[in-house]
Amino acid sequence: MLNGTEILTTAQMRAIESAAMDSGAVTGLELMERAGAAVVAALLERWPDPGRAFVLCGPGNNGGDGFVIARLLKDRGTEVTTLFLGERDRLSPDAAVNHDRWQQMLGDGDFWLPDPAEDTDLTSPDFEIGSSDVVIDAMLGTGANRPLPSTWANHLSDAVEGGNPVIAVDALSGLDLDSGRYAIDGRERSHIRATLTVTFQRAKVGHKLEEGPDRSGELVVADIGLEQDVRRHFDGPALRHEPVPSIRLTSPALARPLSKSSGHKFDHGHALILAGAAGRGGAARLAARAALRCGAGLVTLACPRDAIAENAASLPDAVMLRPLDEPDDLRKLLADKRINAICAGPGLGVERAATLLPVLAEDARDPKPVTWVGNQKFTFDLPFRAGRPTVLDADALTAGAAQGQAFLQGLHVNTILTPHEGEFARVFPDLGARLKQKHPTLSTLDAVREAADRAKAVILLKGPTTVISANAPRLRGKPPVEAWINPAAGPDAVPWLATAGSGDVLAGIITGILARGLPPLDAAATGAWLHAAAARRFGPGLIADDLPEELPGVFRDLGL
Ligand SMILES: NC(=O)C1=CN([C@@H]2O[C@H](COP(=O)(O)OP(=O)(O)OC[C@H]3O[C@@H](n4cnc5c(N)ncnc54)[C@H](OP(=O)(O)O)[C@@H]3O)[C@@H](O)[C@H]2O)[C@H](O)CC1
Ligand SMILES: [K+]
Repeated sequence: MLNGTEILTTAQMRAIESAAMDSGAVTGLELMERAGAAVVAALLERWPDPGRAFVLCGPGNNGGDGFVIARLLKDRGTEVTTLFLGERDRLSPDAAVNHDRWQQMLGDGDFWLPDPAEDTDLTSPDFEIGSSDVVIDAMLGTGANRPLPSTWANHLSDAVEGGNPVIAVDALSGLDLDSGRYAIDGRERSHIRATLTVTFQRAKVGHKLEEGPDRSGELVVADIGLEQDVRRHFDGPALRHEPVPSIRLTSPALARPLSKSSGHKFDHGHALILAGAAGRGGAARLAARAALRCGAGLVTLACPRDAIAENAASLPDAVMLRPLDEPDDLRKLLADKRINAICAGPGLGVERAATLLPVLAEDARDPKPVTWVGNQKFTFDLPFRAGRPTVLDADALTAGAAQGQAFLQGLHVNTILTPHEGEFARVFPDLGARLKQKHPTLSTLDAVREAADRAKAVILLKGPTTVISANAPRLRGKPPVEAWINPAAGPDAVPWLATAGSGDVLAGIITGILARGLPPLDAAATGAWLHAAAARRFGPGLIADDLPEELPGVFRDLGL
């Protein structure tokens, strides 16, 4: 079984669809019919007897799906009004066939509003959107390539304001299915959202990122018979040793390797948390508790000598305390090779972080694997640096951003950066600026992938939806994962997680998991999932201190 659900970019969906058609197994017309039928089935499950339906049909194949839906609804007795926002002669052959079939079957009760001028009056009682039981948005799907015209947005706006359910075909029109950004011409209209979105074969990245979860409403993923083609897309090239990396949604299955079988405490690793000055130790203590709750065998918190008493007073006895005043103290601590995970940032203080980061950087090496052929020893250089698994968060990121390129050069494949949006923009200013633009869009996924590539490290961008990507050597025998998305927005929202100290706990959770020996990308994804799961389990009223204490319950629920 796969860990997590694959989701697709629009380019992948197009490639899968055309591979299916090229194989001769299915025609575009058949796919369009299945897509339309899937939308009608999902619609009727929720609104069993719609008397009137209003179908907005766009200029591409999304509109083609709309014509199929109009026909199928009329077949079962619904009165249908269609508004066609394109030109017959510019339709694809498949959409044109369905356009014509619908035109031919129009009956007395149905209305046909082709090519409306901008000022078309839709308020005549005969075809008012407001008098429809359901409004189907088949204006734009995966082919949307610019903001939604404001006149088109008006139709959605009318439907939402009239309280009509909006059923989006593949996507709420205006939603970019690669970035999850919602773009319309003219003024923002935050109230526009679908009640139900029916997408095909797999959710798309844009359903899960940024505004996607909120704008899409309930998301149904309908099987239109392309399962084998999806598998062939990912696994087929594996036969040529080039498996295609996937983008996946986190899932509880990720936490399975954390099950504790018997073993010495060192089998579960030794995490080192770097803490800051007296009076500022709360964040590092939260991280230490979280690491311990994730099953790290040992957790050491290193702080200035004059902060030891304070930390001792408010940490579990299981956490060991060590003095760390000078960078050299860190060098001495790191001489203990049993320390196999480090957390630097929460409550560390920017100045202190700036002096400790170079020590962490010098701890990393260019790895030289050794191979024996007979009795001859060969070493070779690998094109990456490796070091002890390290989480850099908060003050370490701010200090790192000020050090610029020197900071990035000190990172290695086992480093995990866990910035929020502001910290991300500090470390990668150009990407941060591009993320702010509505159009043209750079998705958070693209930004994180680019950042991981530059840093040659794992990047975890925190937000309502967390995006994680790595630039790491592929592990033999494992299906490559390019990025993980941990959705905690829309229906999956965990609003209580936006609380002071919550990020410190996440850094500690990931450090604890690293100490347990999970590879960095898996550790980051698992940590993001556990963090949201703990918050969800606790519910309203959550404060960051509750999160580590909730983890045992999450593990119990998983049967670990
Ligand atoms: N994925 C599948 O297996 C199936 C998908 N189907 C459906 O098809 C759409 C994708 O169809 P496509 O034709 O590629 O794209 P769209 O219909 O989404 O849109 C393309 C047309 O829209 C114009 N366009 C794009 N953006 C805008 C905009 N902001 N405003 C106005 N017009 C826009 C674009 O025009 P150009 O001027 O750019 O040429 C195109 O005319 C998918 O989402 C599914 O619903 C199949 O039916 C079944 C299988
Ligand atoms: K649509």
